[in-house]
Amino acid sequence: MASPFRQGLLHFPILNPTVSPYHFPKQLHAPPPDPPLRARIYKPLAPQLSRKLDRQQHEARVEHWKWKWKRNGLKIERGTKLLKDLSTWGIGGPCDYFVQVFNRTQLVSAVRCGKSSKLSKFFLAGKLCDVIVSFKGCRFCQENEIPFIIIGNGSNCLFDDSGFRGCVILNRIEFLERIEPGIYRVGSGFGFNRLGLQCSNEGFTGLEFAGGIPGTVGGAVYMNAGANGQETADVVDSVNILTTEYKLQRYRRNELNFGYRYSACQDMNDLAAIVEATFRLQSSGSARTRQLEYLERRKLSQPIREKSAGSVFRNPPDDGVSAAKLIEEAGLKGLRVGGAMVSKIHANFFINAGGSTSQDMLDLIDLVKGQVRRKFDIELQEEISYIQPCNF
Ligand SMILES: NC(=O)C1=CN([C@@H]2O[C@H](COP(=O)(O)OP(=O)(O)OC[C@H]3O[C@@H](n4cnc5c(N)ncnc54)[C@H](OP(=O)(O)O)[C@@H]3O)[C@@H](O)[C@H]2O)C=CC1
Ligand SMILES: C=C(O[C@H]1[C@H](O)[C@@H](CO)O[C@H](OP(=O)(O)OP(=O)(O)OC[C@H]2O[C@@H](n3ccc(=O)[nH]c3=O)[C@H](O)[C@@H]2O)[C@@H]1NC(C)=O)C(=O)O
Repeated sequence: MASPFRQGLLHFPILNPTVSPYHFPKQLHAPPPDPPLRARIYKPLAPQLSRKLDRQQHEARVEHWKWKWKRNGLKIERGTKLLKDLSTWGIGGPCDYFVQVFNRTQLVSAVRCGKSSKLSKFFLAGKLCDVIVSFKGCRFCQENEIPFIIIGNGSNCLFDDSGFRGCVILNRIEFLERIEPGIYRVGSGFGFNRLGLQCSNEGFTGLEFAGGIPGTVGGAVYMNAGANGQETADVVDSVNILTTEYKLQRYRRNELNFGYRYSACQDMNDLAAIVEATFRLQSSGSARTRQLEYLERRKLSQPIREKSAGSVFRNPPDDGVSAAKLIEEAGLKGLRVGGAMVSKIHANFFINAGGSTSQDMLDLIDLVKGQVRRKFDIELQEEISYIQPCNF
């Protein structure tokens, strides 16, 4: 069964053969009304915790978390972080909780369901409260049943204007270690662009295409990012993931079942986050030159100065047909819904041309799919992920 803790993110059901891959489910357009705040946050964990908390207790508990999180070097932002600031599309309302993690320990703290915890009575703000105390670290998402998502650079996400009723964990695990010449162990929050530039500069081939890609290493592994005939899977040696049971597991490349924009991570029910990846590259004298050519081509063919999320649709499986070509031939370049527009430079890039709402973008995606379907009888499949505001 899928973990309840990663329920906030709705992936387009491309890989599930039992669901039609070709439609945005209707409810995406009309998200369910938010449940009351307390119900959201204090979904009872166990009978002992199920008594209702009044506003004062609620605030006291939040204060308690803040204290713990400060001690662990983490800072929770509550209700203030706007997702539009975390997304390259510049779209999205506030999330209930926001936290940045800079290392593995902090990541574990953010998602863990502390086994070292015990139930205690605590006096907070003059009131007796039930709290779970963990002395080895603080815990947030799981013990409080708050759904969470992990994001890297938000370059492949469409957030909703009403935000996200859970915790957004921003991955800033950014280390890079050179194990041997051509072998790099990299934190999943490390910039994919930066990694690509570094490897090519150091004379190794395989990640030239990563130059100019705005995502993180975690996002690139998760999606098996690719361009110019290269893809992430070609150079991945192994990947370490954190499970929802907060165990670290190592997967070798052949266990990750990579495909076009696919890795087995997308179907792991117990995946909490990709923590780090090891890449194995071959030496090459021409890597940097090739990369500069790719970067130049990208500058000319993509709207790199606009707010976009890269390609909105995957290329159809038939060789030689590209989503961009189909959209252009359907005469849809420049098509606009509110502030969302099909780029005039690259038809598979939809840009926030100013004040686009998430609904504008969803409507534009729907419209383009419909037109391409009518004209070519081809169903385009989304590459981007839409994050549902609330799923419980
Ligand atoms: N070729 C190009 O020009 C472009 C390519 N891209 C690609 O899109 C991807 C986006 O990367 P990025 O901006 O960092 O991702 P995002 O922050 O946009 O996250 C997208 C989704 O990827 C998953 N994800 C990201 N990081 C992790 C992690 N550490 N562990 C587990 N899952 C993770 C999350 O899914 P969940 O919530 O299920 O965990 C998340 O919702 C990259 O592959 C990037 O290369 C993007 C734009 C342009
Ligand atoms: C941008 C992304 O990755 C990109 C990656 O940068 C490029 C370059 O290798 O190749 C893929 O795009 P793409 O298939 O659209 O590649 P392009 O070379 O730009 O275009 C393919 C074909 O479409 C035509 N084309 C392109 C743009 C356009 O507006 N109209 C058009 O007709 C081009 O002439 C070309 O014949 C990746 N997209 C996908 C979905 O696979 C991304 O993943 O977000």
